[in-house]
Amino acid sequence: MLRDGAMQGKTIIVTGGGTGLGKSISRYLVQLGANVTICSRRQAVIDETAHELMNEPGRPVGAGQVLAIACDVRNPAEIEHVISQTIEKFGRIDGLLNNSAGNFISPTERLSYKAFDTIVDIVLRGTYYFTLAVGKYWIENKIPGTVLNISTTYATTGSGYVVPSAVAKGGALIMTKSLAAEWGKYGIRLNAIAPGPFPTKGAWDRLFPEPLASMMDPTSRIPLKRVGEHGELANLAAYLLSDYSGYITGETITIDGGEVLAAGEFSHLEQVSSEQWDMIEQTIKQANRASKKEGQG
Ligand SMILES: CCCCCCC/C=C/C(=O)SCCNC(=O)CCNC(=O)[C@H](O)C(C)(C)COP(=O)(O)OP(=O)(O)OC[C@H]1O[C@@H](n2cnc3c(N)ncnc32)[C@H](O)[C@@H]1OP(=O)(O)O
Ligand SMILES: NC(=O)C1=CN([C@@H]2O[C@H](COP(=O)(O)OP(=O)(O)OC[C@H]3O[C@@H](n4cnc5c(N)ncnc54)[C@H](OP(=O)(O)O)[C@@H]3O)[C@@H](O)[C@H]2O)C=CC1
Repeated sequence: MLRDGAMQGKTIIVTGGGTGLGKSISRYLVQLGANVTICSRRQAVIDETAHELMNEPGRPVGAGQVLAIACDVRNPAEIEHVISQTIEKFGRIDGLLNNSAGNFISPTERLSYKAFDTIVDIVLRGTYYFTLAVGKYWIENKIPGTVLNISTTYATTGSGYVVPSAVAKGGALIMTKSLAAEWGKYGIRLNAIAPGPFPTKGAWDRLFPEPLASMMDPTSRIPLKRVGEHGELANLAAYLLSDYSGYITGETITIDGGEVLAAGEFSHLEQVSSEQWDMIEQTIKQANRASKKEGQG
């Protein structure tokens, strides 16, 4: 979507950049010329991704560099290490993509206290820790940085069976708005993306294990009748991390093929045939006529 070189001179940190959506967004940012630090717990995974992104066939002239540094986002010391290594290698940091997450599907009453803590610590605490650390660096160095948080649509609607994730993503979303209000005076912007279903191994293994996968078709509730493509999300993420979105802050953009609209009470009537609609129309018109007559009488 953005022109070649649109992110040249920018350095972005992507948490969870070794797999799934974080990897796809990192690939696009690098193609657009950004230097990208990818981090997550498994060094071997991020090393492999960094190697792949640096050696892609058709890598554009002017594509950015990739640095891979292991980091558990629950650990402030490891976050500070990522920040100092990134500054040492690339000279500065312009953007932070909080994309790391943990999740699993389960009835809430089956969860232990630790299960809740595990998810909330990664998603909410990790997002806050990283944002705070990078934000302090930006304020101290007068850099107008940009944070983009990967949320979910159920962060605002709520959802059963993923309660720790919903609670944590909801908290991160309100942090996005709150800090956008507070840090706007430093030129720091914070936004979020709420994706619907985008196939990744990480999400599908934990949210659609068998027999759920055979029981559920994730596309059936989606007005556009398909799942998302990684390129569609990467386009939006790059835009929100770029200067082109310079007057947008505190905003959450939903990208879900219209899935959240399923809440509309009458949105699921595709199964009603044309003949049935004829019948329904006649019935309603008959009822209208009857009530008019009653009014006259
Ligand atoms: C319609 C389609 C919509 C699709 C999109 C919806 C939105 C998607 C949002 C996402 O976030 S997808 C991202 C998915 N990716 C990941 O989760 C990757 C990272 N995850 C992990 O590394 C692990 O899953 C984890 C979150 C760290 C948990 O791993 P693990 O089980 O190894 O951790 P432990 O420390 O051993 O366990 C902690 C605690 O949690 C309990 N637990 C784990 N799994 C379950 C489960 N399925 N059901 C109930 N409880 C579970 C586990 O028993 C531990 O508790 P204790 O037993 O020790 O008390
Ligand atoms: N796929 C989808 O349909 C949707 C995804 N999302 C969101 O998109 C984002 C990416 O998810 P997706 O690509 O699908 O799944 P992945 O499992 O591929 O991504 C999760 C990433 O988080 C990293 N991670 C987990 N725990 C930690 C930790 N403690 N510290 C640092 N990194 C950690 C993982 O790496 P490692 O294990 O090496 O630490 C992994 O790279 C998440 O925020 C998710 O909630 C939202 C809605 C829909």
